[in-house]
Amino acid sequence: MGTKTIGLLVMAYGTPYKEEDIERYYTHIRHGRKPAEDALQDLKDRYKAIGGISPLAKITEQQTKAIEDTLNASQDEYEFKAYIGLKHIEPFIEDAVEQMAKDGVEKAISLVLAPHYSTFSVKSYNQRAIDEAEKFGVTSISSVESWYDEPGFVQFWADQINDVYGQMSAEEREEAVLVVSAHSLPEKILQDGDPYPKQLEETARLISEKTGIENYELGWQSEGNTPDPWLGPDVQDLTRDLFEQKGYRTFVYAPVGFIADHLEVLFDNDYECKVVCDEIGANYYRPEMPNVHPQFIDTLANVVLEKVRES
Ligand SMILES: CC1=C(CCC(=O)O)c2cc3nc(cc4[nH]c(cc5[nH]c(cc1n2)c(C)c5CCC(=O)O)c(CCC(=O)O)c4C)C(CCC(=O)O)=C3C
Ligand SMILES: [Fe+2]
Repeated sequence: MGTKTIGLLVMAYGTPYKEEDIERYYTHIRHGRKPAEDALQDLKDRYKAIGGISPLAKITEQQTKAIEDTLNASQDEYEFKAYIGLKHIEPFIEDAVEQMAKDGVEKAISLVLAPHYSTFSVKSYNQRAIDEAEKFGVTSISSVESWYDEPGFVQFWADQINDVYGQMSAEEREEAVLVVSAHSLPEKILQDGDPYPKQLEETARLISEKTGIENYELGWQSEGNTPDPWLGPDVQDLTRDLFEQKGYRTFVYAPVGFIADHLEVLFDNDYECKVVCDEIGANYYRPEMPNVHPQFIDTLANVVLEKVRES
């Protein structure tokens, strides 16, 4: 029995590789409209504040390689060949799909490196992949839609959160709240019954169940700079409200909608939320992100393998 080659299309948001990429990257996010000078400068400043450029590009590459290696080491029915496809910078999703077709890959699984399904993110990534694949007529793609409730993913966060609570003094722990968050999206997604908020709620509930932490709250972060209303409460406002109204003095931020150290975590949590905590005199904690943690990588490899077997 020979091994069957399966394409593994790993999709992620993408990030500038160097400072000069920031403008075209931001323009792509804005559907081809150049950002205003002050908005561009603001984004450049945020990247500068986290060390010049985001570590995300390297982490996405490491995660992809780790998932591919784990899959190939764990079974010998299939040989997985990984391709990275990004939403807002090269290699774009379309570049990856074209390469798969050129390589003669007939069957592929697509996986978005974001746990919660939304029409804005996961649906649009997968749609771009499938539309492009249809142009070549070589590769059939089955898409993983979400993995926010995978036991290994929940366990990963429970372990990191338990580590953090373990470092606290008894007094800190007594006045602590866990803020479970994801990237905000425009409120209009709710009109079509988008499951995104419910899925975040479920991730939080599962983490609470596994850690036994009952004091937790849902929050949204990193909302975009547009006139639409965005899902709230924003984590910064939430921090102030919880401090004032519920008396919490220790804040533990778990941005479970993200899976790597990048701008939204290193700046929006580690800088912006920390500023609020410092201002009100509260303690700030943020558990480690999944990155290439083996428990996390094994979970994603398993999700892919299950998808291959059912499709
Ligand atoms: C749902 C979601 C995720 C999570 C799911 C997923 O990963 O897909 C995510 C992740 C990320 N978002 C990122 C960066 C940015 N997102 C922006 C703007 C926007 N994000 C949106 C949504 C999301 N974004 C939306 C609706 C906008 C408004 C414009 C639009 O309608 O599309 C802007 C513009 C400036 C600003 O608003 O800050 C930037 C720079 C980075 C890279 C960080 C790095 O480089 O380290 C990552 C991982
Ligand atoms: Fe974003």
